[in-house]
Amino acid sequence: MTSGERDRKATLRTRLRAARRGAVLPRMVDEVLSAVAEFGVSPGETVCAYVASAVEPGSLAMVEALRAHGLRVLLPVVVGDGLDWAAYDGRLRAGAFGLREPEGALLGAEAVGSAALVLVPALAVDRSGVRLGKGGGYYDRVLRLATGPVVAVVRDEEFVPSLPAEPHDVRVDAVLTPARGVVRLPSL
Ligand SMILES: Nc1nc2c(c(=O)[nH]1)N(C=O)[C@@H](CNc1ccc(C(=O)N[C@@H](CCC(=O)O)C(=O)O)cc1)CN2
Ligand SMILES: Nc1ncnc2c1ncn2[C@@H]1O[C@H](COP(=O)(O)OP(=O)(O)OP(=O)(O)O)[C@@H](O)[C@H]1O
Repeated sequence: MTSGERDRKATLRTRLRAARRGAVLPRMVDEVLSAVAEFGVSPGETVCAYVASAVEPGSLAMVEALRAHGLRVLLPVVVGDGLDWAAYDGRLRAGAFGLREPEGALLGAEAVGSAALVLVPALAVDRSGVRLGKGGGYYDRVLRLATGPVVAVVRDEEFVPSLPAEPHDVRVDAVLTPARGVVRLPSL
């Protein structure tokens, strides 16, 4: 059964990646600030975010907006087959998978537990909170350590009724899209 789910995920990833090419990708600046307000996160608190690639919703401006709001922003750093975190201090360097990563000291995977809000990239999210990522399993492994709400950032078309799920998939608490803003999950 799991191999069937895995095949369906792979097919969906191909389709979702193709749809992103040539699409207008939202920068998500105002949207993340609305998520910060919605979850009652205050200046001085920590949030986890990500540096969007050229084919992901989000932007460096999104990360800067969080910092300008007075939040401590942790960004992911790929270390082996896991995710570590470093605080964003305005400096980025080239990292794994063509992504930009923060230059600061590594804080350990469990630093995700210090975040009052965890913003994660996704290719799609469904109404029950199942998140489809790029297939590396990086977030599935680290999100078990999160204590704050986990919010996946996608385009409106990528918030879908149903996705294949495997036992290790960690459900997200909400989805954030340009048109709908924060939608808490599960939702009907
Ligand atoms: N912006 C961003 N940062 C992130 C992730 C992400 O999805 N997006 N990650 C999520 O886990 C982690 C890194 N893991 C990743 C796993 C696979 C791919 C990937 O498949 N990327 C390209 C292929 C790049 C290549 O050829 O090497 C792709 O999307 O086709 C990217 C990141 C942590 N940081
Ligand atoms: N908690 C876990 N422990 C061990 N292996 C895991 C765990 N979670 C995921 N994996 C492995 O990672 C592989 C990819 O998982 P999955 O398809 O859910 O990735 P994804 O959520 O799309 O990717 P990402 O989290 O990087 O965005 C799985 O086939 C599984 O073997």
